[in-house]
Amino acid sequence: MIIRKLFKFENAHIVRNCTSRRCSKSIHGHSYRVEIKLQSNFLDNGEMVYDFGLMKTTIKTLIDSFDHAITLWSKDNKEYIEWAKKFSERYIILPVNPSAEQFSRVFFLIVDRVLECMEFKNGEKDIKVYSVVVHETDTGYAECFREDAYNFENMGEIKLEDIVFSDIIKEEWGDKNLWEKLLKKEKITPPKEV
Ligand SMILES: Nc1nc2c(c(=O)[nH]1)N=C([C@H](O)[C@H](O)COP(=O)(O)OP(=O)(O)OP(=O)(O)O)CN2
Repeated sequence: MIIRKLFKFENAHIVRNCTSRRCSKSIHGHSYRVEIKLQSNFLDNGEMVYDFGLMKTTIKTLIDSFDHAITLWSKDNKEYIEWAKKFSERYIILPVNPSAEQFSRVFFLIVDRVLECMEFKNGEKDIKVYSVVVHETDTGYAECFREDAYNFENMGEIKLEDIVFSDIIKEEWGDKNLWEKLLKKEKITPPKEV
């Protein structure tokens, strides 16, 4: 069975080297909608794959980090990156160009790591990320499956270690060290109730 939870954020970017001129040469923003789809063949004690409320803890915190932020590609023009960091306290640096496709891969890998680290306290079993859909506009989206997320050869390697959240973003998290803990694959204990 697949369950799906929708998250929303507002974000600015430039996607270099694409054919759409407005997209590749001007900073612009989108009201992103991100669908996280989880899959399991089992149900927990509440007869759910995974409580939507639990998806609003760590997963939501990380996706919401992109809200009212600018997303930068680490290989973009250095002057532009420094300028954006200077004038926007909320920024994220990605090792890939911030297209809808790469956003969907980034979120797949992030949620995959969160589930790897998460403790399951209510009988949840064998929960996997099925896909991540990133809607950039009302008319265009990208959907990433596991084989896309880990298709480092053809789509570019995304190491979580290479994703940078600005200090101000991290300060908003309940646990400022959340990202470092995920990188070290430390266990995350969910709240007893949400
Ligand atoms: N495959 C992709 N194509 C484009 C992406 C992308 O991430 N993946 N991104 C862009 C731009 O960011 C652009 O802002 C969105 O382009 P577009 O869909 O053309 O946006 P519109 O709002 O103009 O769409 P309408 O359907 O005309 O309203 C470009 N392409």
